[in-house]
Amino acid sequence: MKVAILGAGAWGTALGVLLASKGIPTALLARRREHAEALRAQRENKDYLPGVALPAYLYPTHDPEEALSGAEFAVVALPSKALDTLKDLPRAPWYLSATKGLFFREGALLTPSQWVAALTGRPVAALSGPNHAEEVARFLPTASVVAGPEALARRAQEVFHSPTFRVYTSADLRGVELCGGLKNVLALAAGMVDGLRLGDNAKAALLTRGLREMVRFGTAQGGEEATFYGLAGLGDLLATAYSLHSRNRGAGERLVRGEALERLEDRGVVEGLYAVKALMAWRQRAGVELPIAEAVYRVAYEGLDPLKALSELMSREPKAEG
Ligand SMILES: NC(=O)c1ccc[n+]([C@@H]2O[C@H](COP(=O)([O-])OP(=O)(O)OC[C@H]3O[C@@H](n4cnc5c(N)ncnc54)[C@H](O)[C@@H]3O)[C@@H](O)[C@H]2O)c1
Ligand SMILES: O=P(O)(O)OC[C@H](O)CO
Repeated sequence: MKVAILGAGAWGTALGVLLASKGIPTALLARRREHAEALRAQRENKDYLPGVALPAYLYPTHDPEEALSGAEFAVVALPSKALDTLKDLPRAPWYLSATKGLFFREGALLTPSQWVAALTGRPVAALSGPNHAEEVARFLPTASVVAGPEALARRAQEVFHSPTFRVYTSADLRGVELCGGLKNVLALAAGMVDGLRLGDNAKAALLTRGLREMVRFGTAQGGEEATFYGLAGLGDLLATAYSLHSRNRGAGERLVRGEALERLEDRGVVEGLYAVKALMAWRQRAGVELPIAEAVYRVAYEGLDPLKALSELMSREPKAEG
């Protein structure tokens, strides 16, 4: 068997390292010819995942035909903003989305697997959890969830499960993917708390109320409550909001320290910046409350002073905790 990984950024490369180290022939599709050539020549992804050796079974290419030909399935490890490129690629029999994002399309809030299914017309499952590429690729232990149609989730579990990457299955595809989109917005907020040096109490309070926001919103959107307390939910929220690796947390910190919005992606994609836009567009239609996400949006896109955003959150009507 063979697997194709679409996207040679940090996450696509780490997943490729994981599979190839199990002896699974894995193609890694890079966007640019020069990048694929550099990966093959150097056996390292110096641009996106430096310091990790690429195993022999990992084959970087920029040729979509070559990557997808004979693949049992394709792993989508593209940033959400690049998913539309899938419609120009040859089709895989089915897809495993490793992208974490949210989309507002034609009046609906869509998850990456929904958008991949719309673009390709093929069945799609999703992989999500507390999984920083820098650690997964160095075989530090973690766990993850594959959600979706049972046969696909079981197969992905079998293919990815390893002594350092423990994979669970879930039938709650919507919930698992909402977790991945929402936690990035909260990680931006957590980074803002770090940047303002508001302290451990403030960060814990923010994340606890943020988790409540995820649960309330996510269950109203069709996710199951238990999913939000699982690996893709609380697990990934903690991993992202406390990590020095996280581009989302780091972007929040850099933003409140005065760095320009346009520069925040120079260390890799910051999905929360796109997810929060989709949430705000959707919220205007649905009329739901998302106070923390709204504060993140206003600080990032409307220049609201982050301390003013904080004081607005703190001065909301006092109420019971639930
Ligand atoms: N990095 C992680 O630890 C991690 C872990 C889990 C999930 N994810 C998710 O995986 C997805 C990819 O993240 P990443 O960390 O690999 O990103 P990255 O910033 O490291 O790399 C992005 C990759 O996408 C390519 N790309 C950018 N724009 C493109 C376009 N228009 N068309 C085609 N390719 C394009 C870049 O060339 C690069 O190879 C995101 O949704 C992210 O949330 C990342
Ligand atoms: O670097 P970030 O903020 O995109 O987070 C990466 C992963 O989603 C962590 O699980």
